[in-house]
Amino acid sequence: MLYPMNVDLTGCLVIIIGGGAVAERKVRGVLAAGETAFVRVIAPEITAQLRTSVDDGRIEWHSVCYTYGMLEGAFLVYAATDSATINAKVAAEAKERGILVNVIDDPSASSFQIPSSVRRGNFLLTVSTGGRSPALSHAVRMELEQLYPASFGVWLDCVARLRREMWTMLPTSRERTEFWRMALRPHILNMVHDGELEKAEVELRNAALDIGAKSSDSSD
Ligand SMILES: C[C@@]1(CC(=O)O)c2cc3[nH]c(cc4nc(cc5[nH]c(cc(n2)[C@H]1CCC(=O)O)[C@@](C)(CC(=O)O)[C@@H]5CCC(=O)O)C(CC(=O)O)=C4CCC(=O)O)c(CCC(=O)O)c3CC(=O)O
Ligand SMILES: NC(=O)C1=CN([C@@H]2O[C@H](COP(=O)(O)OP(=O)(O)OC[C@H]3O[C@@H](n4cnc5c(N)ncnc54)[C@H](O)[C@@H]3O)[C@@H](O)[C@H]2O)C=CC1
Repeated sequence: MLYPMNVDLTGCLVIIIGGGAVAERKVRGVLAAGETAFVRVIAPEITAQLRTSVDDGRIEWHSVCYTYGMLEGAFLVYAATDSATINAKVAAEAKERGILVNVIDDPSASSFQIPSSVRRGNFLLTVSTGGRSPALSHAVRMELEQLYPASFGVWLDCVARLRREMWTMLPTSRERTEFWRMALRPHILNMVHDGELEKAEVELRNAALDIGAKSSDSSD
């Protein structure tokens, strides 16, 4: 069983061995996390889209075949060639160096796997099958895209702002916990689904005032 973990790649060197269709998708995923990592692709040939990212200065490309020693300094490695033998060699070097490695043709040799994901701003939904059926992850991701519109990203920014305000408005941890458990109930989420963010925010603020008033009554 896999352990879920969301990683901040800021300043990290991510090395992708291979530059084909799958490598391109993995690079896209890394860049979607904010373009704060250093991405290095090592492969004799790369796709047109990867070449565009090289030309734009978003990634670095070493136009050579992989040889032992090229993983030095990496935080994450993708063994993403079309050769099982090369991928296994990359995995062996990564493991020897204690670097996390994703092997695109061998889940059992991977120390991490990439889930399907839906991003709505900082709101991130991920789906994994532990390598058993990537097609099922893809299908569920398509469903989630329909279920969670862009309004959830905007709503998250609003909730994060309110959360900061609640630190002063509701002074105890107990009050804040009670508030958030009550505040994000289905009828509020339904408003978010319908894009009625202002209405949802007004309801939350009123609920916070009620809880604040109740608490000051009981402490009088
Ligand atoms: C273990 C894992 C390794 C890893 O971390 O990469 C892995 C491994 C393999 N994938 C294979 C095939 C396919 N992969 C996809 C799609 C995706 N694959 C992704 C992740 C993962 N794939 C990891 C497990 C994640 C999980 O558990 O769900 C996704 C979720 C994320 C991403 O890559 O960005 C992305 C969906 C993005 C999206 O659309 O949401 C499709 C469907 C399609 O392309 O439409 C197919 C064809 C249908 C099928 O086979 O299911 C094969 C066999 C190749 C062959 O048959 O030769 C292997 C190797 C093996 O299984 O041995
Ligand atoms: N993990 C996943 O999500 C998926 C994995 N797969 C697996 O991916 C593999 C095919 O990947 P594709 O990207 O479609 O292949 P591809 O044929 O498009 O690209 C292969 C890449 O590997 C590079 N390469 C070959 N030898 C190399 C070496 N010695 N050093 C560095 N780079 C080298 C080539 O230059 C090319 O850029 C298959 O094994 C398939 O089973 C397929 C679909 C999804």
